[in-house]
Order: sequence, then C-alpha cells, then structure tokens
Amino acid sequence: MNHMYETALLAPARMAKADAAAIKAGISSLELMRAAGLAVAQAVSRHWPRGAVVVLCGPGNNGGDGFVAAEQLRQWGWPVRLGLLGERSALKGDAAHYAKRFQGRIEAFGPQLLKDATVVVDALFGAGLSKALEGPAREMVQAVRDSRLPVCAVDVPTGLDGATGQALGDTYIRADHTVTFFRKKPGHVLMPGRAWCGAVEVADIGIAASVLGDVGLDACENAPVLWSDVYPWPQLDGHKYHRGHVLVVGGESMTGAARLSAMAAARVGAGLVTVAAPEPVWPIYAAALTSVMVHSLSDAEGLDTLLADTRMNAIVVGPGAGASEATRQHVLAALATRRATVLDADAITAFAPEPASLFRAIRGPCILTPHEGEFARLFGQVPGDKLWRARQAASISGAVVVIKGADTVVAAPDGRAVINSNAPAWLATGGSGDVLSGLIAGLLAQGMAPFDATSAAVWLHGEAAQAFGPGLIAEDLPTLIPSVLRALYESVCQIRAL
Ligand SMILES: NC(=O)C1=CN([C@@H]2O[C@H](COP(=O)(O)OP(=O)(O)OC[C@H]3O[C@@H](n4cnc5c(N)ncnc54)[C@H](O)[C@@H]3O)[C@@H](O)[C@H]2O)[C@H](O)CC1
Ligand SMILES: [K+]
Repeated sequence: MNHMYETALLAPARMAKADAAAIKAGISSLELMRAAGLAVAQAVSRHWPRGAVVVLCGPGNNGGDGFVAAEQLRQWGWPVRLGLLGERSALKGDAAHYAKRFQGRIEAFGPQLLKDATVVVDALFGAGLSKALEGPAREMVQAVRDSRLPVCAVDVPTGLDGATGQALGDTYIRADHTVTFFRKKPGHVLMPGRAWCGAVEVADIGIAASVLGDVGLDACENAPVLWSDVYPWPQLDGHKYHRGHVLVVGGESMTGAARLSAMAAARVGAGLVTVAAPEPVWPIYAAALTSVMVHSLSDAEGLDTLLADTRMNAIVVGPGAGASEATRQHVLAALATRRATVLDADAITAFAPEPASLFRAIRGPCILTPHEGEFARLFGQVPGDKLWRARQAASISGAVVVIKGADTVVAAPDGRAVINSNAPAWLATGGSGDVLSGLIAGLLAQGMAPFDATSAAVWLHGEAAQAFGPGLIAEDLPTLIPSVLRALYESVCQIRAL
C-alpha cells in the first residue's frame, strides 16, 4: 500500500467521496453506519464504567451513528437516554432506518437530559456541520460544557470544522475521546481542534484504503511510515564524509542558539558540524563546543569563502543571528551555493522588508522554519487555515515551509503536506526552534530530501520532548535524540523483519 494512504487526512468533502466510492464498490451505506455506531458503543464501553449514558442525536447521519450506538449500549445493559434534535419524522435515509430500530424512548431535546448522566455521546453534528450552532443545538452544547461531563464525540466534536480545526461559531463540544471513521480529518490534528478532540480513535468501518487511489487525500499526519524507508541510517562501510557536513552560521550576541542547532545536527547523525563564529565571540563558541568545529569568521572573509569547501553540504542561517544586513548577506551567500539551506528565525525576519528578494534567491533546496509571527512578516496575512497557508507559502517561495506550533505543518512547493501531531506542550520553550533547524540540517547533510528530512526532524523533535516531559529546556533535546533514534531504529528493523 502507498505509505501516504496509511496516515492520510481527508477533509469532510473528500470523506464523502470515500464513502461514495466504498458504496460503489459494494458495501452499503447502512453497513457503514452500523459499523460506525458499533465502534462508538465499543469505545464508550471500553473507556467508561457502565453508567447512565446520554446520547445526543442530530438530524443527519452523525445522529444516525448515535442511534446505532445507543441501541448497542442498551443491548449491553447500559441505562441509555437519547435526545433527538428536531422531529423524528424529519429523519431521512439511514438515520431514519436506525432510529426505527432504537428500542428505547426518544426524549425531548434539552439540558434536562444531562441530569444524573455519567457520560455523553455527542452525535449532534459531524462532517455535515456547515454553519454556526444556533438555538437548541447551541444551548445543548453549552449545557454539556457547563456540566463538565465526560464526552465521547462521534466523528468530530460538534461545532468543530473537520477541514480546518476551527470552530464554526462561538461554541463547540470539548471531547475526552473522539471516534472517527476510516481516516482522520485535518481538523483532528490542526489546533485548536486537536485539543478539543481528546484522544482520537480511527475505526475501520469497512472502507478499503484502495479508494484513496481515486479519491486522493488532503494531507498526511506525520509519522515514520512516511519517511523511514529513506531515513539515512549509517552504514558500516561508511565514512564521516558520507554523513555530510553541516555549517551553522553563528550570531554575535545570542551564541546559544547556533550552539543548540549545531548540537542537534551532530546528534541526528551529521558526520561533521562546523559553526562559523563571528571573530569577536569566537572564544565563546570554541570554549563551549568540543566535537563541533568552530571557524572564526572575520568581517573581511565572506561566508562564500568558507563555503568554497564543497563538503559543507547543509547550511543553517538564522538562530541567534540578528535581523541585520550581515544576516541577509549570509543568507544570500548560502542560497547562491544551491546547497541545502535551512533559514530560521532572524534569517527570515531579515527579509521582512523585501520578501521577494529572498524568494528570487531560492534556487536550490531550501527550508523556511517560521513560527506564526515570522510567517506573517514574510508572507503577510494569508487567509485560510494553517495547512492552506503553509502550502501557499511553499508555492510562493519555492521552499519547504514549516509553520511551527503545537500543530506544525510542513508543506512542499509540489503540494505535499504533513501535519505533525506528536509535539507535547513542553516543547514551547526558548531555543527549541534552534534545535529543530539543526535536526533538519543534520538530516539534509546525510542526503535526505528536503520534505522528508523536515518531516522526520519535526517528528524526532516532538518525540524527544515527549520522552523528557515536564521541565524540558532546549538543551535537553539534542541529548534525547539518541534514545529516540534507537527506538525508531528498532521499530523499523522489526517492521523490515516481518
Ligand atoms: N465514512 C464516514 O465517515 C461515515 C460517516 N458517517 C457519519 O455521517 C456523518 C456526516 O453526516 P451528514 O448527514 O452529512 O452530516 P451531519 O450529520 O454532520 O449534519 C446533518 C445536517 O445538518 C445540517 N446542518 C449543518 N450545520 C448545521 C447547523 N449548524 N445547524 C443546523 N443544521 C445544520 C446540514 O444540512 C447537514 O447535512 C459523519 O460525521 C459520520 O458521523 C456515516 O454514518 C458512515 C460513514
Ligand atoms: K459529533
């Protein structure tokens, strides 16, 4: 199977096409709904002790899944209460079919349903939500929130746009657990949606992955399966020069940033790492680094002179650099080599007055790693969700663009995109971006292609932060990379041995 199919993300419109393709291939829509509802009932019984469950059903197929789940839980002996938004006579198709088969009582829709409940199943709106919640639906969502009851959401928490991860109005369900079907949607991994879904479970409802061949996908959730085949594990007959040489251009006042970047490049396996340190602060870099080489860069010697050594095959500019003319010149010198170049932090900000001059200079493999503020400085206020904005920026700049955050998006100029979902909150700490730029460069130096190297680096970064947990500071990250790599290596070997 195409690896991209495994972690494919499908926005609601595309999911509807996948449904239609599966139905055309022979599975009935009733079977799909039956499987979906059953998966919800199983999730509820697995995650909560048997208790008073309230199933809130909406007027569409999301509500239909709710009827199936309610009947199944009832048959398993759960005390079930069910509230339907709208008239039962207004239900259509599969939802009407399963409403008829529900053996319990359909109660009046209102917050009184929540009294004495122990868990709520949110089957109000799913993929079909198209506008802000109003009236009784809005009141109920507010009541569920106020009740602080645990919630299992069907497909997506009501109020959330599955395509963008944004709320369509001013209120939404915050779920503890979300059961979605076939594949996740971008809204499950993009913020704030990722935070509202709780744990997301993907249930197999009988749709074959092969439908994606025709239906396509909107992006992928970042995972090793996407790039582990091309991960540059060192070879026994290798040489340090086979593992590349990273050059990190160091700054004058914030010397820690380039050092973090250099250490990360080394830990992720670059054969050699050099920091080009401004002459006045050379001793600071030299005293702090051991295996990383430090080259004193005088004003008179341009970066291009140093880059005459063509073994330096990946360059980082930006961490702690200062948004200065010197930084601009360093960026242009690096890009002129057409070697793989990572531009972070001040290397991005330095081009804020004239972004087009940067885009013109990008002719070879280049990765831009802005956070939201730096992104806006370079690309302005691009409307749309983060996935769309990253794709637009990659297309405009010709670079792989990483928009950092809890839901880091990596997009390539050719349209490929991944959304990363393993970053814990601990990663929001000073210097973690510097480490990321070094990880990317370290993988580029070892010959990984820009989009793969960046996806892998973002994932390793998230794993390292998870491994450490609370109290993490950026210095910890490079030292955590070896154990993360070991676990990855072992899992990849196991998969190959199967
Ligand atoms: N493969 C799958 O993913 C399957 C998913 N299933 C479930 O089906 C829903 C999607 O069902 P759909 O009927 O298209 O949409 P909803 O139930 O979410 O919405 C119903 C209907 O309501 C109208 N509407 C939209 N927004 C509002 C609003 N704010 N206020 C009032 N009314 C609104 C609109 O007309 C919608 O169409 C999916 O999420 C899964 O749960 C299948 O069961 C199996 C296959
Ligand atoms: K829902």
